[in-house]
Amino acid sequence: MLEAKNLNKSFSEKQVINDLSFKVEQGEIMCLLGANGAGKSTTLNIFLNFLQPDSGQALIDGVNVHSSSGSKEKLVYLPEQVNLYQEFNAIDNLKYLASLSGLTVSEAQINAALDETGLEPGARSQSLKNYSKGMRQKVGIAFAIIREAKVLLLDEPTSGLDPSATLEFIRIVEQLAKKGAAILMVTHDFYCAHTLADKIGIMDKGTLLTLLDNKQLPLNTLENTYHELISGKSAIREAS
Ligand SMILES: Nc1ncnc2c1ncn2[C@@H]1O[C@H](COP(=O)(O)OP(=O)(O)OP(=O)(O)O)[C@@H](O)[C@H]1O
Repeated sequence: MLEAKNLNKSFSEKQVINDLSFKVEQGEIMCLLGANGAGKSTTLNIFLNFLQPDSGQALIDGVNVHSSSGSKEKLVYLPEQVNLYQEFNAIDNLKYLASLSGLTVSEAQINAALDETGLEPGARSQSLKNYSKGMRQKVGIAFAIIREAKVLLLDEPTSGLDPSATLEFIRIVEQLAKKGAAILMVTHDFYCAHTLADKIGIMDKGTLLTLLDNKQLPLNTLENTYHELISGKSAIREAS
């Protein structure tokens, strides 16, 4: 389980995270929406231990990631651009990544993980320099599968993906949640958030303005709520 407990963070006097609290249970998907500069990536960076909060706690399974007993084991981060070794193929990249995590995996295990992502078998032996963004993401997701990620942090994973690749990505992430991962995704993509999330947080200027239960929420209500909260205006225009 992933939990932010009263997190605060400032950069030279400017408060960019303001008393942020939320929980993501195992098997649950939470999306964070918010304008540029709202503090979404900073939140992920605190969980990744790239940044230290000024106060509050970032907990994984109840353990503060910034404490001496904090561990990033079972946590997988998928950045917007999955940067792997361009000259290696998918299988060699995954073997190498697994070895960095102290795992020895067979080619059969790697292929099984890549099967789950739907990466074409013919592409797996090609170097990543020929891959599209969607294909690279499949390799990143395959790593989460190999690592048996309990917590997955995703930073704008669908930006630049075409609609079919977005839908494919959504289906793969759903499978990871069904296997019990707690998933926190930062996105600007209403469609993706609405299709995927159990709950959606809307952030502005470091503050979580609302946490919506997405299960019964129509997409236009989500869009209107977002625009009303962020800019004070409804997204739906009056017919002229
Ligand atoms: N290392 C840093 N030093 C100083 N300011 C920073 C640093 N990292 C982030 N900020 C500032 O913190 C605020 C929040 O940034 P953050 O990247 O978390 O926003 P975001 O919601 O992820 O935005 P975007 O949607 O554009 O990615 C911004 O004002 C940003 O300029």
